[in-house]
Amino acid sequence: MDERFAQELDVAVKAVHVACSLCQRVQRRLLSSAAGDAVLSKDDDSPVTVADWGVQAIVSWLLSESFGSQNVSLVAEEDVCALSDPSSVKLLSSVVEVVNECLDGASKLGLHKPIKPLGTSEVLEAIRRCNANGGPHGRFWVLDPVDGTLGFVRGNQYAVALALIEDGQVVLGVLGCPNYPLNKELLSYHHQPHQNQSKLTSGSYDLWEKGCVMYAKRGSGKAWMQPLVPQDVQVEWPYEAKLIRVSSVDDPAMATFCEPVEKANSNQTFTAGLAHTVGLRKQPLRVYSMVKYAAIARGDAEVFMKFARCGYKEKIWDHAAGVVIVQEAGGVVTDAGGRPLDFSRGVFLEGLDRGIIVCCGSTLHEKIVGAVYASWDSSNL
Ligand SMILES: Nc1ncnc2c1ncn2[C@@H]1O[C@H](COP(=O)(O)OS(=O)(=O)O)[C@@H](OP(=O)(O)O)[C@H]1O
Ligand SMILES: [Mg+2]
Ligand SMILES: [Mg+2]
Ligand SMILES: [Mg+2]
Repeated sequence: MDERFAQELDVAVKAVHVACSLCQRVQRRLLSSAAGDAVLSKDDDSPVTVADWGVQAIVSWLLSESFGSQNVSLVAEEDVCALSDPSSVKLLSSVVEVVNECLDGASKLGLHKPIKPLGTSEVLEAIRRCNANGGPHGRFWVLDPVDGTLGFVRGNQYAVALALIEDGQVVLGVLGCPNYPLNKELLSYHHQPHQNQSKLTSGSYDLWEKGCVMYAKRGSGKAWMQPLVPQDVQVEWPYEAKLIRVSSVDDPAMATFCEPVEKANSNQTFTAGLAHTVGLRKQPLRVYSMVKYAAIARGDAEVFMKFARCGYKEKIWDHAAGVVIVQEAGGVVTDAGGRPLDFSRGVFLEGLDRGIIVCCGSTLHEKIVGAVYASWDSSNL
């Protein structure tokens, strides 16, 4: 058995479980009270929350504790600017509080926990440390603490995404999807998963009903899924996991394609044209976040397409974990020109040709790449 990255994968999976529990706590508070101050707008008008900073702090701290901070290089989405502003004292204390609450539970997974609660400066330092630039050489971690923050604040789908890159290749991917329903019919953004959350506290719910962590190691040919570790319950590790596999559907008429919910994030008119050209007949499944990659890896959908507006540069943390999980589950991920995504050129997916196409297999993939080729000139992207 290939033991490379075994320890890294073990720590990464556990850290994502802890991160998911943090998100669940924050999302519950956000949806149950008038915690309006818990959501801020960034310069590009996108939202950022206590959970985004909290997860970044927790994952950064856990990786540093496990491997030594001098050995951990991390590229992540959030910075501390807004958080260190004097006007953000309350926000910062909410982050520190939830980080400590959740780190307290880390020991039940066999992870280190702090001897005493982390102080404000330690939390800020953990967030600040995630400022590596990536690149073609050596190893670095990539973290999207909350992907689909918009879905998160709306009580819908979101993901925690952690990947390890070595010499430009994604070697590990871990995707925590706390609201992923077992029943795929509930995946669409029209459903409001939080409405069922009373079940989470009843103690008698089926662990597999909602929420999972998926993970894969490059070259293993396997991708795995496990239910979220329930809060306040001691679990045995290794924890139960199921193999997941992409769908075997290759007939476009039987296939479901997913895409971002927000029109601003992907050209839905163009994807509708592509769908029509290749014979994808079903309604698109619009889902927030990298849960779209999870849906392909798990066989709940066959195609994911994203065509961002011209000039937008995709970031590596929005894709790294999802790409390796889909590939190891048997799927294909390329840009719209059919080339692999390049994770070796810094924080952006430089050189990306137009858009991203993720498919359960090569038959559908070839049809879609062919359709992009045929219809690009007539589109107005
Ligand atoms: N203008 C524009 N175009 C394309 N993509 C953008 C754009 N702005 C942001 N982003 C990134 O999209 C991430 C969310 O993507 P989704 O696929 O979840 O989109 S959607 O929320 O379902 O519409 C989102 O990730 P998070 O910030 O982690 O939520 C962004 O990194
Ligand atoms: Mg993101
Ligand atoms: Mg994010
Ligand atoms: Mg964001």
